[in-house]
Amino acid sequence: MLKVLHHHVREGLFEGIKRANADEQVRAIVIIGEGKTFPCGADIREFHTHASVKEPVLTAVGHTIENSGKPVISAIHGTALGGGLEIALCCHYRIASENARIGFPEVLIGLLPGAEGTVRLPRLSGLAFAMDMIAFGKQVNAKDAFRHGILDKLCNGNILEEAKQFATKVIGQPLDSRRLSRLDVKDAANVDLLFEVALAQVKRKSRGQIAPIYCLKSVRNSVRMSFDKAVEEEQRLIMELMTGYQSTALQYSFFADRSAPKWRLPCGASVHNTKPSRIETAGVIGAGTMGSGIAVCLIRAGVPVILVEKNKKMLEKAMKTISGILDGSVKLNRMTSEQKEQCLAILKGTSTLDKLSNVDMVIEAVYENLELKREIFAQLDKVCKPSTLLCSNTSTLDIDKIASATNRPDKVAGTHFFAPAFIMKLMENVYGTKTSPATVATVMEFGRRLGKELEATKEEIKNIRLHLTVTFCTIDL
Ligand SMILES: CCCCCCCC/C=C\C/C=C/C(=O)SCCNC(=O)CCNC(=O)[C@H](O)C(C)(C)COP(=O)(O)OP(=O)(O)OC[C@H]1O[C@@H](n2cnc3c(N)ncnc32)[C@H](O)[C@@H]1OP(=O)(O)O
Repeated sequence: MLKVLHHHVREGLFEGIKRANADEQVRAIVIIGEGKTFPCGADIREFHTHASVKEPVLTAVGHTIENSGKPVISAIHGTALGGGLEIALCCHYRIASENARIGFPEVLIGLLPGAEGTVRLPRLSGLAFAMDMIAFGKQVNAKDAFRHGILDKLCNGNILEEAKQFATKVIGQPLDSRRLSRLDVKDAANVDLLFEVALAQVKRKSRGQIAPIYCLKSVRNSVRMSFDKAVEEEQRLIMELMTGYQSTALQYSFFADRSAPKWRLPCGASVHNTKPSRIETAGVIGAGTMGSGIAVCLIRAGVPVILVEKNKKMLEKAMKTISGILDGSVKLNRMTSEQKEQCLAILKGTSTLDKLSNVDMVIEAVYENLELKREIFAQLDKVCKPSTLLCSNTSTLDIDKIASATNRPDKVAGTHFFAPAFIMKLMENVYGTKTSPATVATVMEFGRRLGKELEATKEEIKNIRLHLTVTFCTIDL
């Protein structure tokens, strides 16, 4: 695990600063991360546990640092992110290795830098840069950070040695002007204009997300309010975000993204010992909203699709809808017109299942009716080649009951997309009692290829969908 600010790390830092301040021999203090990096933030796993609020909380550690009568220098290598950067901002000086990076990625997990980061950074870097870093979660390299006044020195040698040398030069210098809480915000006069510009950008880029807006509001408060009042408001905003569903989902997604490549089943099969098959062609059954959306996902990933819809009018409509969705992507510069044409060239519509005889995978997306699905799966079992995986987009029905309509339950799985399937990254891949590890490996790999982020841990099953055997999931709001 990367260095994160668990309770015991905060405690160690807090005690260390207090001890150094009490020790007459100590004339300056250097904070440096052991190993590969400076802290990359608070421990996200600790949120919603007692440890996250156990003293000393991050702000208390920060205050002890900033109020120290001896100069405190943060020596940053690797990444100083989130709470790690907030600690650095409480130091009187910041130096960093040239290849270090800093940032506030909290917004990406639905939060804001709630240990006074939204109030301190604007005092150092100015509003525009702070808004950009905080509301968009942008990480910046050490050179940019230096240019914007966040760092006092760039180092290209041994960071600890350089920090010690730096410390000897600043011993005895006045510290008040180095305490960010005592400074005014740079470019404060432009706050309203900068806020409006950034808000428009946020609304465009992060539609529907609350955290980026709260980030901007909190940065704006750093100008409109006293330091203490702005901090109080920051606390209120982060608590609101922390208890909201968006941050819960995004934090889930953070871990899901990381555990998906490491999936493992209770039988011992895992990503390491199970080879996926390559899906070259696929069939999608049902040309409603879900089926059309799924078809878009597949053709965008270069997988030729046969879309089956027995109602010919609906099929025609779906083909137009799909073309319209791709036009939207062209308009948004997410693909070129040529790419759109390439996508459409690998999409075929048909009204009969027998056209699926040669595909490697079928994703059924008809409405939620067990008997209908069982009927379709029984037919698919007869029509498709023996190696074809038969998947259902069902959100609620039992995969085992669908699989038992076939003679290949080992090749039946759930591949549950979320509407609109071509936007939402959430995908639950569900296996039944007879689904083989090879099928799981293949649908996991297929989901990855579609740009979906997936997850396969037993623990998460309870969180998402108790009635399913396993879920693999993430969300992009
Ligand atoms: C009612 C509750 C009240 C709570 C009050 C709390 C108030 C606190 C308020 C604010 C203070 C500050 C908040 C924060 O700091 S939030 C966290 C901000 N930081 C991040 O979001 C960083 C997230 N991490 C990353 O971006 C990357 O991990 C990376 C760039 C640091 C490194 O990338 P890479 O080398 O690719 O490694 P991995 O991503 O694979 O990560 C390795 C390993 O480490 C785990 N991990 C990483 N960061 C964290 C973290 N912040 N907390 C917990 N765990 C983390 C990651 O999950 C991987 O674990 P593994 O899969 O088990 O190996």
